Amino acid sequence: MCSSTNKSAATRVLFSGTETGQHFKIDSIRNYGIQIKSQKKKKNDKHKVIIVGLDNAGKTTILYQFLMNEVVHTSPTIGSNVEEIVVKNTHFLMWDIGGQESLRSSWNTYYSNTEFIILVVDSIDRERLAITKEELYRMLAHEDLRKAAVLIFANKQDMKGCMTAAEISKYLTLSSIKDHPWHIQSCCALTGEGLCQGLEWMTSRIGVR
Ligand SMILES: Nc1nc2c(ncn2[C@@H]2O[C@H](COP(=O)(O)OP(=O)(O)OP(=O)(O)O)[C@@H](O)[C@H]2O)c(=O)[nH]1
Ligand SMILES: [Mg+2]
Repeated sequence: MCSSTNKSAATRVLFSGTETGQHFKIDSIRNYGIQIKSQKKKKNDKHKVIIVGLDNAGKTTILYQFLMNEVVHTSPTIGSNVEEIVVKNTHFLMWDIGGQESLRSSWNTYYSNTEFIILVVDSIDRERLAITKEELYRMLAHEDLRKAAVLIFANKQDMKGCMTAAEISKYLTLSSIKDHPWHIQSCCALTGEGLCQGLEWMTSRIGVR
């Protein structure tokens, strides 16, 4: 998915601080077990990421696209999935958390030491964008997420009539967020389109603060 260096100019402007034309690759501990084993990262060398968003947004689909470059069959997540994703020697420990209403009150049990929040939005689900907004601002106000950077994926861009990333950004009033670095990226988890750009933004943030 991310091994290609052929990014269009239009795509390049969506993220900042990353070199264009550089070889970009995602490995997974499953696919490259031996290589990773020899590198044996300490827990502290891994960057903790939480993947949140309402149920059916596509969080689990995104996690396994990152890991395997494949669309997996999902069912609603009860609790969480955790996987290690390696991007250009940067190790991310990604927690995909179930988004059903009854589970949202326990999202905060995952917050400590989180460096990145990936908020996944179902771009066709206009009715529930207000709930996503509430959840976003609740998270940003939480002490444990004070230092976290936020990547918003405007997912399901393949759906006819979906909201664009710009519309979602406006609705979520992202430009008002001054105390967390943020970035919005349109994507389609089924094809993988846009996912690499999101990861590149995350890697570009490492070491910035
Ligand atoms: N059309 C389309 N469908 C998608 C896309 N991403 C995910 N889906 C579908 O959306 C449904 C829900 O995806 P999940 O990844 O299970 O959603 P989730 O956010 O993990 O949901 P919870 O675990 O309940 O919080 C599945 O049928 C996916 O195949 C996308 O980009 N486009
Ligand atoms: Mg899920």
